[in-house]
Amino acid sequence: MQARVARILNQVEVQGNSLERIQGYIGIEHEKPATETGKPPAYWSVSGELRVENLSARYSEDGPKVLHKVSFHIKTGERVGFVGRTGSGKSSLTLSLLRCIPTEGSVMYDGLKTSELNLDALRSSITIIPQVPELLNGSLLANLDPFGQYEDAELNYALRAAGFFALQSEMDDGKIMLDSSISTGGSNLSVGQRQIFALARVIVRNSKILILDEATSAIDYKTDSIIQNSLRQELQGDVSLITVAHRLQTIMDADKIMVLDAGHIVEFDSPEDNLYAMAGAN
Ligand SMILES: Nc1ncnc2c1ncn2[C@@H]1O[C@H](COP(=O)(O)OP(=O)(O)OP(=O)(O)O)[C@@H](O)[C@H]1O
Repeated sequence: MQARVARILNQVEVQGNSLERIQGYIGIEHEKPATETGKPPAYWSVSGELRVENLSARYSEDGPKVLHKVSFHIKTGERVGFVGRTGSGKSSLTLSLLRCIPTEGSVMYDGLKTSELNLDALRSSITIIPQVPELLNGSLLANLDPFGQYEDAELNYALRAAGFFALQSEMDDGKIMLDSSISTGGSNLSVGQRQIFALARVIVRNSKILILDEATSAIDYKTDSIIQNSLRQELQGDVSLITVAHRLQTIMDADKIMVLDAGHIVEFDSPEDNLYAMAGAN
């Protein structure tokens, strides 16, 4: 009897915590919904050019600045590595490019100020692949194309091009199909598979700027070489690639390396000219 009461009390506490969390989410200040104003012209998003001028950022309106007037230019199709010690501002810079944190200064993407752009348009044109991409519960297809905008052939092509089918071992007796089911968060896929899957999304969406937060420890050699090959072969020409890099090997391939330190750019140059970067990569 006592054990039963204890169990019920425990359940009440757990459910109470869930309620509290839900209430917390409801209370979070929402981003302004996307509006008709700020819709880019039809010809927009044809290139991956990015021009940043005097960009400063902080995590809250009254918090300390974590980026200090950084300026740089990334040309269409360039491959750039961001390096720097922990806390130097690499992630903050990527978040600023997508207007995820408060900023001052200007970010021009393909000739338009991102501050005046519709958030939907901005975030469907610049894609971030985080270190551990989250997937939704449901089929692979629903994750890749939640609004049913693409043909199966296009989706299959993107998955193949990203190298997803090259890693067929962990689901459905070794065969991954568009209707294979994904557990919450993507837990039945390896981190590497999730990054490759996210890459397929970039290919489907035809994003012109890709920001890849390199996942180092969780990815084995085979998966890493599949990712690197897909990046090299599939995202050529007009797709600009920013890699938040943690290894020398990745940035040696880049056209330019940006070294950040305490929210400032201390170098922005080719790998050959950027000896400081070699010391700064962590
Ligand atoms: N959510 C946050 N709220 C407040 N400050 C933050 C937050 N995230 C990062 N910061 C601060 O912003 C500064 C830059 O951190 P950032 O995460 O951009 O560095 P990073 O170079 O990406 O580091 P890492 O390599 O560890 O990911 C640090 O001083 C950090 O403490």
